[in-house]
Amino acid sequence: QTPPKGSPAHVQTALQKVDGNFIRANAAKTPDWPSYGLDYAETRFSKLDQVNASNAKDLGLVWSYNLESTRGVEATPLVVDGVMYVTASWSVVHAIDVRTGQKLWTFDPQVDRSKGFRGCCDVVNRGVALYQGKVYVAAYDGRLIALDAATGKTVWEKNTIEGQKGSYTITGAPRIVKGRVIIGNGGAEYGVRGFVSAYDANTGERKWRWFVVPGDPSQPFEDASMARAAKTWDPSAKYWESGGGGTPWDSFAYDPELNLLYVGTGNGSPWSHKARSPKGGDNLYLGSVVALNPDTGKYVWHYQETPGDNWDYTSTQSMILADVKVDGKARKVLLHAPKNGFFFVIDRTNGKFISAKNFTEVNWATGYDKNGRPIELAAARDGSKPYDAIPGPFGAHNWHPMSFNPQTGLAYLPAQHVPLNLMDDKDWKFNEDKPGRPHAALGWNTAKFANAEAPKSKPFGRLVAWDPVAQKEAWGVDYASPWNGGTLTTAGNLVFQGTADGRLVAYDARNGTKLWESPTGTGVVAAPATYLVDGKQYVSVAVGWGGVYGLAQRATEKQGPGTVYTFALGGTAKMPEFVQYRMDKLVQGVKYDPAKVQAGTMLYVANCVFCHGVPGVDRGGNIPNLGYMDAAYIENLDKFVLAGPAMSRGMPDFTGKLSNEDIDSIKAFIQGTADAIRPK
Ligand SMILES: O=C(O)c1cc(C(=O)O)c2c(n1)C(=O)C(=O)c1cc(C(=O)O)[nH]c1-2
Ligand SMILES: [Ca+2]
Repeated sequence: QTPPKGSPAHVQTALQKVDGNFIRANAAKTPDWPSYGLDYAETRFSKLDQVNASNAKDLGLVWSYNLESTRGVEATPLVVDGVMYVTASWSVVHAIDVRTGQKLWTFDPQVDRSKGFRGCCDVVNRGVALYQGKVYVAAYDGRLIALDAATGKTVWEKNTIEGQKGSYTITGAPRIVKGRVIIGNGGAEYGVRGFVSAYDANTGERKWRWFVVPGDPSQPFEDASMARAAKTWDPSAKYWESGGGGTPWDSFAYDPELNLLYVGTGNGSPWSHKARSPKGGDNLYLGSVVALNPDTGKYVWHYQETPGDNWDYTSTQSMILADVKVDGKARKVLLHAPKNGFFFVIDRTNGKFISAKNFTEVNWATGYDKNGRPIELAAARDGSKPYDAIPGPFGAHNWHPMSFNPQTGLAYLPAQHVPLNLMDDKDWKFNEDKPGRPHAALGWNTAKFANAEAPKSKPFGRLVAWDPVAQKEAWGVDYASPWNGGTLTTAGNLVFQGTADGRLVAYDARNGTKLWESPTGTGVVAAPATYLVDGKQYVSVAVGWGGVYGLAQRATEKQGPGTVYTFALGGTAKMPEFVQYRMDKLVQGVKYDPAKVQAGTMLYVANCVFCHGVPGVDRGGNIPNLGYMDAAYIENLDKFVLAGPAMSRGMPDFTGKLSNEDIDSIKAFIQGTADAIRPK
């Protein structure tokens, strides 16, 4: 007797099978999508071809599912035998029956909503991992939680940041390698020491932890890799007090034959190299790809893409393991397009540099020498004057997943241009909250000023189809907005990508011809997934505008809720009604003292700007712009800022941080800016 599909007994049987062998076997034909990047190589290349370049035009909606969230949705849905697991903002897990589009269960880890500010970049989550009947979610507040796949009930829970000091979070999807749950933490904008940990999937027991940067050199180093790294840091500024950074907050890949786990590491903490390590140095292992032994967590090799990071150039972007021919020789390589704007091909057996070429405009280096060191432009590191960092901290490519299609030999990545003007803050002191310092009141420690001068160029996005062997673009598609979704590519010669302007598009993987598109209501940042259920191919994407760029900016006039859309050939379901974005007129009539505008500007930078944007200039993302609010809100700003009603939606409590006089100054800045830009 087989249990009915979607029943707890069916889910239990279907999910019990998922383990390392299952993930490896699935890679041959990819009927299911059992791991974040589809397979251990993180290719996001599906071998399914029922949906292909000749029939993609017949795709239609099968169902949509309301994730009941209003913030960013970054998850790739995992699907095994018609059971989907996907996460929404605040790390809420949804189990959905693909056959009906109905909810099986949800799990809310109850992250304290008033602590949203403890992560830099929206209260997002990139998805779950599956193993032997369990679902693993890493919650925003640092807890790693194992759930029963059939019921959503907690099996075990571990606090991954227990005993560590600083503002740590988790946004990434766990991966399961050899029965261990691998997870990294974020927090390098605040001042933390990055690390990656492995937990026994069955018991939750911690098996190993590898730190990305060294700790206090007067204490014993954890291992030889830390002793070696410490030689590349200048201890005079006590980097261990502000943590040093390097947080591996997103990407991993695993090569079972080589028995290597690849980790993409993050930026320096603080961002300014001079503040962190005044005499210079490469500051290992920031901005690197590091190979670890997955059994022990021991360092094997590294390749550093951004030595002495000075621009928030993380190397946490998706890494893809591919086998390609370079100069006629078959090579096992790792493909990587980190924030710094260069596309890297490295030998994944030993970490040796093969080649790098910029995939978009960059102004910090002209290229890489044959040893794999960047040839830098001095102005980029100078820091004494306002300087447009290109790429800026938003990255030439951020976490939005890349895919690689071995049939076309092309990698597909959402590239972008988002300039930010940076200058060193020479007086920076760790955790000193001073007006004018970017988000200093919320715990940020960048030792940089942002946009002291307005950037000279405008942001844009571009889907880039990159030939990693020739190191050049094969084709590309321009978008008016940056922050477009991750990609999926298939044996049907397709590339699927969601866009910031609210569409899911299918392109011909060979030449970029647009074959099909569907509206998605709001902007898409996550990557789609494809899979078979009862022999039929589906394409699903989780939609919810957000992530760091999406907090204060947007490219649609439509708004949430977070929604999963599932498409198939011949689908005829109706799209849900899209909600008009709510934005009032430019604020008018709030009484203020013009003498307070300057003080208000500095307070706004230290408390408000990265979430709410510049009043009246930006237009709001998943958080409203204060220049486009009804005057009553701004007049009563204290009621919102001091333990206000929006705390249940992620607004911090500024009690004790902002006085009533400070709030008056912020009001003056908001109304003053609105008045200054109002068309005469
Ligand atoms: O340094 C870090 O620890 C850290 C963490 C995260 C994160 O966990 O989301 C981001 C970043 N940095 C970051 O630099 C960044 O651009 C970024 C974008 C996003 C996002 O989800 O949209 N997260 C993060
Ligand atoms: Ca960062």
